[in-house]
Amino acid sequence: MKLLIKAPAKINLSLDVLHKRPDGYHEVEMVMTTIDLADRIELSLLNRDSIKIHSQNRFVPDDQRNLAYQAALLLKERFNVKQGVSIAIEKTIPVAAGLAGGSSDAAATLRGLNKLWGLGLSLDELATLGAEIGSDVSFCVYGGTALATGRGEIIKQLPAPPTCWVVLAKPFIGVSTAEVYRRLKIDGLKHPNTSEMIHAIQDKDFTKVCNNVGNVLEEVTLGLHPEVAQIKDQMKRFGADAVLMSGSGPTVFSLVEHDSRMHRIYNGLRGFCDQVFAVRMLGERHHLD
Ligand SMILES: C[C@](O)(CO)[C@H](O)COP(=O)(O)OP(=O)(O)OC[C@H]1O[C@@H](n2ccc(N)nc2=O)[C@H](O)[C@@H]1O
Ligand SMILES: Nc1ncnc2c1ncn2[C@@H]1O[C@H](COP(=O)(O)OP(=O)(O)OP(=O)(O)O)[C@@H](O)[C@H]1O
Repeated sequence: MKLLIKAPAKINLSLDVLHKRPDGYHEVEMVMTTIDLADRIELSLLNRDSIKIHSQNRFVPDDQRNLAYQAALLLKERFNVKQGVSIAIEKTIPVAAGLAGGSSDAAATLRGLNKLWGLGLSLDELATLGAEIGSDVSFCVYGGTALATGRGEIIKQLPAPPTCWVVLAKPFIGVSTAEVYRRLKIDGLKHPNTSEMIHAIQDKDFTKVCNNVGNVLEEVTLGLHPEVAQIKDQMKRFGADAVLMSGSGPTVFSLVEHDSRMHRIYNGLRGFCDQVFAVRMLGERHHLD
């Protein structure tokens, strides 16, 4: 039996860090939304009791380091599943880019194997399991738009943001999330206004969404990689309505209302960056599977 599932990327419309916790993680407040840029995961049940990963992308590990492998192993061990699975990952989401590619692959594997292995788990149960794999996995289990708190695993659903284009540009570098959090200086942070962002989304007020984007990790990654600031400047010059780094970076996205400006930014950044995409937000949860 086979199942093909979409694993969409996320962007952080806002990302705030409140404090560092005794367990070493940071307490966060993030508004996240899924975008129409997705990996494709093909799950095929195996007769032998093993987990196999296949990916053409040389940056994606094909062993237990792969988050999709960890998702399958978690379900197998927790629910005593004796059947094996082959997981083929067709990668579109840039790797180590701040777009939760690995987390979304893990979440899609949880959703898919729940069906294939007939486990009957709810999305809430899958999200709780996902938190054991990584902080972004719970959000990716649901998709759509949400406020994520705790270390990222406490999810409160939000309505879809106002319609616009998202132009993403990834420079020729990868970023370690752990290193960015390690270098973050909590004192003196310029905090985004999370509740204003939530109101802007609820009111479907595009201008207000643009005025409230903010990410406290941006300054750290910008300090490490000046090319991220250059991309931000270029997007602004080409007429983006809002520009922000996603997650721990290095991908920068712009929100754009008008098609002509979307084309200008997309064409202006191509050639200058490793990868550039122009996509829509998915907004709602029901776009998954
Ligand atoms: C930057 C974001 O992508 C924003 O969506 C997430 O906060 C990171 O999510 P993630 O990649 O799933 O993160 P994890 O795999 O759980 O953690 C990677 C490392 O980032 C740091 N980390 C992560 C999340 C968090 N709230 N506080 C942290 O300090 C920890 O050092 C951890 O060892
Ligand atoms: N399925 C996967 N796809 C991509 N990378 C994976 C996967 N599983 C494990 N990894 C490892 O995870 C690292 C981070 O990759 P990923 O693309 O998930 O980062 P990210 O987009 O920055 O994540 P986040 O936004 O959640 O911090 C990679 O360098 C890679 O070694």
